[in-house]
Amino acid sequence: MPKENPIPVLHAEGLTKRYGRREALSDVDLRIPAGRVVGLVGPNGAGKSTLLNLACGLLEPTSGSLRVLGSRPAASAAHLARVGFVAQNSPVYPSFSVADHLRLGAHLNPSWDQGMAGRRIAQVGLNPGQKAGRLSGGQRAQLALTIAAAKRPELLIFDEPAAALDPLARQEFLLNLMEFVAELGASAVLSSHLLGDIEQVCDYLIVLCDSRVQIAGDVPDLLAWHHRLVAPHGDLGGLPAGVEVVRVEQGTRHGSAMVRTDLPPSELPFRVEPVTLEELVLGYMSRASTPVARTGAAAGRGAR
Ligand SMILES: Nc1ncnc2c1ncn2[C@@H]1O[C@H](COP(=O)(O)OP(=O)(O)OP(=O)(O)O)[C@@H](O)[C@H]1O
Repeated sequence: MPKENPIPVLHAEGLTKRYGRREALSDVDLRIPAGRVVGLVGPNGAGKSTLLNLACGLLEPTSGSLRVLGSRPAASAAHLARVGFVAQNSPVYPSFSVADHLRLGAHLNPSWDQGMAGRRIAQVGLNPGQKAGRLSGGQRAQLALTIAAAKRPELLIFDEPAAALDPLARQEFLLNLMEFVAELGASAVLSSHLLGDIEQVCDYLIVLCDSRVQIAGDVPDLLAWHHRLVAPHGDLGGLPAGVEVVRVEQGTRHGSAMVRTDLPPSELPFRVEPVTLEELVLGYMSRASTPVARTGAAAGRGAR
């Protein structure tokens, strides 16, 4: 098994970003290991774009620190070449043709892979002579992904990459993204509201709500640590120490609680069911909007 790169792709400590009096990121600590496809999810206004723009050096932190691939974001031209970024709505130069974009990419990036760029443009059926301003939203997204990947970056960052795509184009885009990550041996971070997409391609998850990280970690670990406890008559009292309640739902005949714990399911009371990634995300999002009482030794522990 290849040894994991010890330098995290993204390392934030006490990262805070304010726009005037509005705090968009509050004291964020994150350490994302290399080689992951990271899903960044959270409600509108949570701070996702702010985090991604900080990672690309388009914004400066108000306080705290952020390192990307071991350096300050956009520390140098060489560092910029190691990061591919596709901003929300895949901006392009409208009066430049597809081929112009590739020429510009080749001119600006020392490790540009023209073979890959050309292959991919042909594969997704883009006409090299077409002006980028006349491409559809989905075609623009494909062009932007091609440019980001042909830089052969170590880290690809996407802000809601698939939002403008129809279901088929989105499926293709996600498959291409996975291929690129595998082919380049790269890491990727993508923000999205589409939990199905996140579930399909991401192996690391960050839930950001209200400017704070609610939970972050490798998806298999997160799924192993979270369970749904279902109690008849909704009586969910008497949980053992070390069980943190994330979300409670009361039905007429049953009550259920999504909990986080290191304890094995056999040591938990009530009926124990697994949770899906989507349920996990929704659990943390709803907790952030309506905090519930927590139980046991894990209460108050930063879920990172
Ligand atoms: N340039 C800016 N000036 C002032 N406030 C801003 C600016 N950019 C973002 N904000 C505020 O910071 C907060 C976080 O915004 P951000 O765009 O990072 O959220 P987001 O999670 O990406 O949202 P969405 O899912 O809607 O794209 C929001 O309250 C937003 O209004």
